[in-house]
Amino acid sequence: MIYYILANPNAGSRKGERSLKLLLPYLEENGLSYKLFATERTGQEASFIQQILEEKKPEDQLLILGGDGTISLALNALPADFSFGYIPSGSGNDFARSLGLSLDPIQAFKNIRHNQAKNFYVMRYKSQSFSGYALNNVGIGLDAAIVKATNGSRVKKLLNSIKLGRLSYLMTALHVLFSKKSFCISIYNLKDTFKFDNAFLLTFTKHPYFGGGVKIAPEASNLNQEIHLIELDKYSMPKISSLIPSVLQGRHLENDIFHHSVSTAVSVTPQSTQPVQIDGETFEIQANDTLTLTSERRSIIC
Ligand SMILES: Nc1ncnc2c1ncn2[C@@H]1O[C@H](COP(=O)(O)OP(=O)(O)OP(=O)(O)O)[C@@H](O)[C@H]1O
Repeated sequence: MIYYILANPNAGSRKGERSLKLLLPYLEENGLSYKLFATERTGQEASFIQQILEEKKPEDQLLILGGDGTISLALNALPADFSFGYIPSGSGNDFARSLGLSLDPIQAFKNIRHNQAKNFYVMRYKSQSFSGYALNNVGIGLDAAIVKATNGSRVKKLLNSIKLGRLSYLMTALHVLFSKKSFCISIYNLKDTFKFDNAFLLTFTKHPYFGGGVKIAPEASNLNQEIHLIELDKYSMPKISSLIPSVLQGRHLENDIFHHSVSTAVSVTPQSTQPVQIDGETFEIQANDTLTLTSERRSIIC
């Protein structure tokens, strides 16, 4: 039996590399065979997965090592009925947190080695211009604008190189918070149709966590099919700032200012072109296009 390892050494400000430096000697000391596929740049995940699927025998196992971006890219390249192990090594690790996975690479591996596959649910998303699977969140509006601005920022690259990636995120978030305009969007789920005329933050999530541990939807779970929608209209900056402590404490949904609804299938149609973030990658939805989200079952060994 061979462990095929798809790893992003760069994940989590090179936490991926540090995890590999612990895991590979552990596998060798325990006489376990492995084959490493380490990405050297973004975009290699799908072709490595293809190569692994062609090479591996039925008894071999796939281990994915990296952050939320790596696991999301790998999942999109895997057949739906394929079980894999995951060794979290990112900076945010929201998906790992949602399933209570160990952040210690050796412990995470021991759990994979000794446990069975268990089902979890992801979101399948589809619009006219993009489609795929999301493990964590799909955001239209504020969070998407922040991710888009941070990913494109030269300051981010500089701050990441000196391990201050979170500072770059915070600086960009503040700038976007002040400059992002509200938008108009219609929502259709299995029970209702409704419209927000002044939407600011609009996020669908498959589990509680968002942005590296913020409990945006405390009751969400990827062990069921429900997709949670959290929406906040645009208010004055002092009012929005006053909501931040309750968001950080996961108590914000006690306040009716937040819309919260749950469905297993939902569609949204914005009236203007908007940025969309899906597990931290950015897309753009055109005005009057419809983005549809449904739940789909996957399985993970953990
Ligand atoms: N060797 C590499 N160098 C730079 N980027 C890489 C490399 N390999 C993969 N990538 C890209 O890095 C991006 C981020 O990876 P990932 O999300 O796993 O780490 P992270 O952002 O540190 O973690 P998290 O999302 O949990 O905060 C992905 O888009 C991936 O394609």
